[in-house]
Order: sequence, then C-alpha cells, then structure tokens
Amino acid sequence: MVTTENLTFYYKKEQHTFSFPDIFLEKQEDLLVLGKSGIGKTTFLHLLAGLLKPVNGTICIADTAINSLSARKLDIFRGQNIGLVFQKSHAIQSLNVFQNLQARLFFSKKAIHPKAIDQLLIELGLIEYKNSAIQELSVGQLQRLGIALSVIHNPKVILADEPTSSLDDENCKIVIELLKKQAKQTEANLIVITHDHRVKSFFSNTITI
Ligand SMILES: Nc1ncnc2c1ncn2[C@@H]1O[C@H](COP(=O)(O)OP(=O)(O)OP(=O)(O)O)[C@@H](O)[C@H]1O
Repeated sequence: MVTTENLTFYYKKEQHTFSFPDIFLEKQEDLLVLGKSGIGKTTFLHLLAGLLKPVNGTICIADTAINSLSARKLDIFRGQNIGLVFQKSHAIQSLNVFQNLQARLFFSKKAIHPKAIDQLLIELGLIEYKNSAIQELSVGQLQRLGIALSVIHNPKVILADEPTSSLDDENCKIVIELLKKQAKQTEANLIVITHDHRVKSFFSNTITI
C-alpha cells in the first residue's frame, strides 16, 4: 500500500516549489504517472523512494511513514522494501549477471532460495546470460536485468523511472508486461513514471502531474 498526502518539495528555497497530487494505492495496485518533461516526475519518484525528503507532507509505504525515518532506518527500509528501475540499468560492471543479483540480495539482507535467481532469469529471458559480463548485454537485455535487480528481493513497491524510453516498441511492451507480472507475483505496487505515451494503454490507473 502506498499513500501520499500534501507533498511539496523544492530543491532550493528560492526555486520553484513542486506540489504533488495525493495518491492512494491499495496493495498490488498499479499507477502510471505521466507529465511533460521537467514537470517533476523524477522528483516525485525520488520522494517516494526516500531519496529526497519532502518539505511538507507524508509518504506512507507498507504502513511506514518513510519521511519520519532516520537516514539509517530509511536506507534499510529502502533496501528491503523498494525496487528501483531506471532508464538504464545500474548494474555493477565488474560483476556478471548472476553476481549482480547476488550482490543486490546481499545489500537487501534478504535470503532467497538459490534456485529463485535462476527462476527469475528464466522469466526475464536472461538465463542464457547468467554468467555473461554486463558489457555483453543488449539495451533490452540490460533493461530486463534492471527489472531483475529491482524485484529479486521481493520489494513491496516497484518504482520505475522512464523504463521504456530507450526501447523500441517490441521491447517497450516486453518490459512493461514483465514489470506488471513481477509486481503481481510479489504482490507489490508498481509505479511507473514516464512521458512515453506508448505505456498508457497498459495501465488503467493514471495521473498526470
Ligand atoms: N538536483 C537538482 N537541483 C536543482 N534542480 C533540479 C534538480 N533535479 C531536477 N531539478 C529541476 O527540477 C525540475 C524537475 O525535474 P525532474 O527531473 O523531476 O522532471 P521530469 O518531469 O522527470 O523531467 P524529464 O521527463 O525530462 O525526465 C527540472 O526543472 C529540473 O531542472
């Protein structure tokens, strides 16, 4: 469950103040956040992820008011409960695909059955790249690895920032369907922010900021 109330934020006091609409997502509910370039979509996502602190308002994820947590507790909460998908995968270049997933699990302090990594790689069409170097992956494969890295620890919320903007139509569809499938399997909320209107048809719950 994800709720926000009266969220405002500014980068510097003398700069523009962002006011974001309240959201109320029940368990497993998806949300697509649309808005033109520069309007504050990434800022909103970073607030939801606890990477930025709101000036006013509250953010509640899985019954936890994340803006009231200390920096240390917030880091732990994020590591365990939030999956972040970026436009480009943030994989560690010196590790292979499997090692990246192991590292992600290590940092989230969550244990899963070793076979669960293989299962996820099968679902994301990456099993044959399990021992590949990151540099050997295509853009679509890298984006699918980004999804694997964001869901391997079974987060309560998956937050995706422009996950499709560098992808062709076919990979755009694959990535959105995989995100939705993974969210469903782990009973997570999925929040996608984008200005890519191709994504609109996949979501019934949409807000524009
Ligand atoms: N760290 C920062 N310091 C100061 N201003 C910032 C910072 N990050 C973003 N901004 C400004 O805040 C505004 C909103 O940025 P944000 O990235 O949230 O927009 P966006 O809607 O995600 O844009 P896009 O769709 O182009 O990625 C922009 O004007 C941007 O220049």
